[in-house]
Amino acid sequence: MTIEVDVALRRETFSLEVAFTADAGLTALFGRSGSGKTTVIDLIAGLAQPQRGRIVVDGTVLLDTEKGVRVPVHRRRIGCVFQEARLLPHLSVRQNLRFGRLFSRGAGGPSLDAVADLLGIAALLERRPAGLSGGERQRVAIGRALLARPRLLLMDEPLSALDEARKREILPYIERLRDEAGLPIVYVSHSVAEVARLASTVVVLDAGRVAGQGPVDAVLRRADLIPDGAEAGSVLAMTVEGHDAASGLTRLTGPGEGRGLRLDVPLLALPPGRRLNLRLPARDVLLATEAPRGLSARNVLPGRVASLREEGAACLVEVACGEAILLARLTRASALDLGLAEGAPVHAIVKSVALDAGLTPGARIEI
Ligand SMILES: Nc1ncnc2c1ncn2[C@@H]1O[C@H](COP(=O)(O)OP(=O)(O)OP(=O)(O)O)[C@@H](O)[C@H]1O
Repeated sequence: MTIEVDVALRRETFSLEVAFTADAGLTALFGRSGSGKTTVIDLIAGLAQPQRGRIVVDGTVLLDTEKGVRVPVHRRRIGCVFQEARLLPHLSVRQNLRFGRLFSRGAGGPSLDAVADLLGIAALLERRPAGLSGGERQRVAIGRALLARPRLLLMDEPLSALDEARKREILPYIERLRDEAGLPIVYVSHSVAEVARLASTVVVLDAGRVAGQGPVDAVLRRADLIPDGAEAGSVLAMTVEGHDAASGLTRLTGPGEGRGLRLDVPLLALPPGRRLNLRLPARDVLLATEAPRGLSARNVLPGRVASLREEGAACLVEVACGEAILLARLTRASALDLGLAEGAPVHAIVKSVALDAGLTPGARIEI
């Protein structure tokens, strides 16, 4: 299940030239306002036409300007979810969902009940949109898109109109969709927190061009790719191993088998086995050349310096801890004092992590 996009479009004041490929999972189109994210979504959906382009989804060519192929919007079988749910107000939730079904051709695809279960809206089926919360409405909109049996789901800032509580409520459903629905998702966002939590692959857009692309952990470690104001850090795919209620800690493991990374964090209300992306902001990782003693931080991870990069007065150090790579931001003076060099053994001390559970910028848990 792959997506190939290679499009060029010129408008009077804006030109866009974007090429990327994405596998199954969630691909985030990330970038500051005006970088061209929505334009790319419109081009994939067929709502805008490029001067040149080729778009292939799961082996089906939707656009190939050289060969004169332009599959019209209604034939592309692409589901769209926007900032606003855009439900039909006079219909019940069930009727709104059935409305999605009208656009699916042929049999097959998930049943209405299966989709309602996946999105936690089974209890809402007889209600009208006006009586639902913003998060509930958005889940119905996702369900309606899924019932049209799309080969690809496009989501354009689906959380940006929701308050923090509603975002928290809907995120686990988007994660389930990513992990269980088996269809690729292209997701527009300008929030690092959202991208860190949800994306498998990230395509960073800047002024209509691809500034960088790759797996979420590799992209979010690059300070040069992150829009102003946000900070670089590592993203670790962790799994809840278990809880120790007595000491008030949850043990997380991964990535990598056996001798992989282990982190203790304050108790999380998540079941063992649950996967989550943990973001470690670079400035909350300290480095020591010897194993520190008498320290309050619980998480001291042995590793090796994988790379060093100077950035103004700061030095960004990548540390390989097993299969994971942590990013630490030090002053250049500290990096010199420690005599850091590629390959040197170090201990990474993790002071806090951003769980991005509620996506509140800067929300951290001290560990
Ligand atoms: N229909 C249009 N006609 C002319 N210019 C447009 C049109 N739609 C968008 N633009 C311009 O194209 C550029 C990219 O816009 P686009 O909406 O794709 O950016 P974006 O990254 O999605 O921004 P945001 O995060 O603010 O939604 C902007 O400069 C915008 O003003």
